[in-house]
Amino acid sequence: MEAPMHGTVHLSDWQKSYFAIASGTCTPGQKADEYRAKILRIQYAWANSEISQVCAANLFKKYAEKYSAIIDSDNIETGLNNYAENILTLAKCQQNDSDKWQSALTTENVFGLKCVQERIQAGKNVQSSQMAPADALVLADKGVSASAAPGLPRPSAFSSTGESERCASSSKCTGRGPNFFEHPLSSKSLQSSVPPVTKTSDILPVSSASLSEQIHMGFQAAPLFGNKEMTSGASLKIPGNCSDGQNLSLPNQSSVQAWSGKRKAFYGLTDKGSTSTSSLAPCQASSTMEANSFSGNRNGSEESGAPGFRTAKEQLWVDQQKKPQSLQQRAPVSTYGGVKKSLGAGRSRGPFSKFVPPVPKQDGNENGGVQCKPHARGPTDPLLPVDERLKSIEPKMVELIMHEIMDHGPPVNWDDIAGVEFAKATIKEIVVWPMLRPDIFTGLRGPPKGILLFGPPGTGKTLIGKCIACQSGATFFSISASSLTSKWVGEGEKMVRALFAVARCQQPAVIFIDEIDSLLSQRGDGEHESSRRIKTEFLVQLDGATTSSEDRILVVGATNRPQEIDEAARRRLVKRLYIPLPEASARKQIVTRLMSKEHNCLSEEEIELIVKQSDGFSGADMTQLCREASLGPIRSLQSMDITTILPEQVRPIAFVDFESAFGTVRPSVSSKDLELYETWNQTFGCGR
Ligand SMILES: Nc1ncnc2c1ncn2[C@@H]1O[C@H](COP(=O)(O)OP(=O)(O)OP(=O)(O)O)[C@@H](O)[C@H]1O
Repeated sequence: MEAPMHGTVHLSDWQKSYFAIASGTCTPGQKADEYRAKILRIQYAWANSEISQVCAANLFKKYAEKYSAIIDSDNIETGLNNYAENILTLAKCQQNDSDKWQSALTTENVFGLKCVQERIQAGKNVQSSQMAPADALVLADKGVSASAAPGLPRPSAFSSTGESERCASSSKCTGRGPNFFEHPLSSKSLQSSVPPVTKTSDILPVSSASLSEQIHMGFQAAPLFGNKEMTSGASLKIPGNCSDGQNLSLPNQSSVQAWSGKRKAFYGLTDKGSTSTSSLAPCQASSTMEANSFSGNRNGSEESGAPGFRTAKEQLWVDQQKKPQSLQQRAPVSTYGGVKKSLGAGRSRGPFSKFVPPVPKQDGNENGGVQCKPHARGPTDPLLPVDERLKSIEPKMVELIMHEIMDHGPPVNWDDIAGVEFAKATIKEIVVWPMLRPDIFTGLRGPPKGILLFGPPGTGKTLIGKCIACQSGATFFSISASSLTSKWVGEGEKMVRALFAVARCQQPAVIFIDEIDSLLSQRGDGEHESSRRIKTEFLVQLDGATTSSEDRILVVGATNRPQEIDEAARRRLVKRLYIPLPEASARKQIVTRLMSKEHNCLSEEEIELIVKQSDGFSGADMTQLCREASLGPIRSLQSMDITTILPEQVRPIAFVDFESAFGTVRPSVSSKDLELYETWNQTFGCGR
């Protein structure tokens, strides 16, 4: 699309209005916050076509020069780098030295942060600002948000002299693209169901964490996922323009360049990066704004420590908790850290759960290096209002999908799945590699759009589905088909449509449908009308995903009753892989892995005995066996008062505990069922 020319606001105006932090009494921390706010503001203005790319680049340059001390600072309290390290590393799944992923984000962690506590305190003492009144005035005057300037009450981020009015009155704002507030996901739609929340919080992320996120969204180059790159230099690069000498980048050019490429693609910028022509199409510009608004919400929830204030997202979550029938079922955490299905297979997350950074990890490798993609890339973000694909979808459904069906749990590696080597190898080859390298896997090598995992319950089908998503850098949507028919009576059909629409916006995406047989069972006289409609919709969507070569959506169906899937559906799930009960080596792997995390005194021979004795157990049965055995040491403390026992008094798990566990844990799959799977595999399966 030919990009329009923008840039009616001159640099000098901007400088005057937004740039000077006049007071010398601002602390470096306040300046750092101010800096973040400015970056965001420029980004908005640019995205909203209020200023040109050239103007944005110039502003950045000036600003970076002015505050380079803060940008570069590693000062534990104030440096922008340090800030990023603290909040962002907490907020993501961090890869540690042992190559294991773990989410460091807990409410306690975040609230334990000094800077967060300061903000909470600042919220409490809005009157007694941490900032000198003069500075507060200066900042407020410039439209700096409360949280960007700690200690200030939260004003409209687009303050009285600031952008909100400018925006409201600006023909550009109202005239171009979809209205910011009219998007289904916009603050307005949320506000309709929540108590008034200032638009500030919904539109402009006022927290520093949000701002940090915004920075990444728009102008930063350092990956968010965890590492030194962030701390070694906050790099700012304006795509296009910066290539001709206005690169504000500080150290770490490589990461800058990596992201810069994406950024260019995002905005459709040419490599030449013409200084006179902004390639930012209006719709894309609006998208940026929307994306910003939303990520603001996300972060707002993580940092809204100020009493009485609740972001729209938090409020929505609270509302959801109140609904008896709704989304509040919380299921037990599985051994591998995943949360078992609640709404279908959805893993719920509350407002304080994992922060979703806007920039994907760039350099993932296949094992352990790739993180489940928890967010969108650029314009495919479903939060963007311009996306036509979401226009006909009810906002509440999109919200539901984002919260309940889109999986935000910890990543899964191939090593986490014991056994099923054939299935794993096949999936890597036909699905993961093509998703990672669509440029090589074209034509006949293109990935299938639908695969079916079938086999006894508890053999790791869900784990595999999630692993596919994680290892291919895709967004994982997990839903139980039966919930479509039972939970959302009358809505299932819409839900299917919404699910695919959101997935299309979150490509590459993996849609995992557990119990797919209940959705795609053979048509019969007794079939309920609504079930028929859901099924038809599903097949239509699946066909859509299949025929659109550009869509990178993989549907992974899982079932324990493959024989019930009708022919039409079976044909569409081209690769049908049998996920059998774990063999001895896999069972050993499960026991060894689980026991390695516990205090135990099992010898190698004893583990072999356990493996032998557990023939016919599924992966889930093995896990249950280990859980049961782990209670043995506690049970043997019968005579003691549980409330006063010291951890050291609990003896290690021993073989005897497994012996008694075998008394209560039995295999959950019958040999008759196994025969059925074997037969079906031989007839329709693609495995051995
Ligand atoms: N191959 C395996 N390796 C390691 N753990 C496994 C394996 N299979 C199952 N488990 C354990 O069992 C739990 C349940 O596995 P999962 O939900 O993936 O099974 P499933 O095949 O999808 O079951 P269902 O058909 O009942 O939905 C996992 O969280 C894990 O703890």
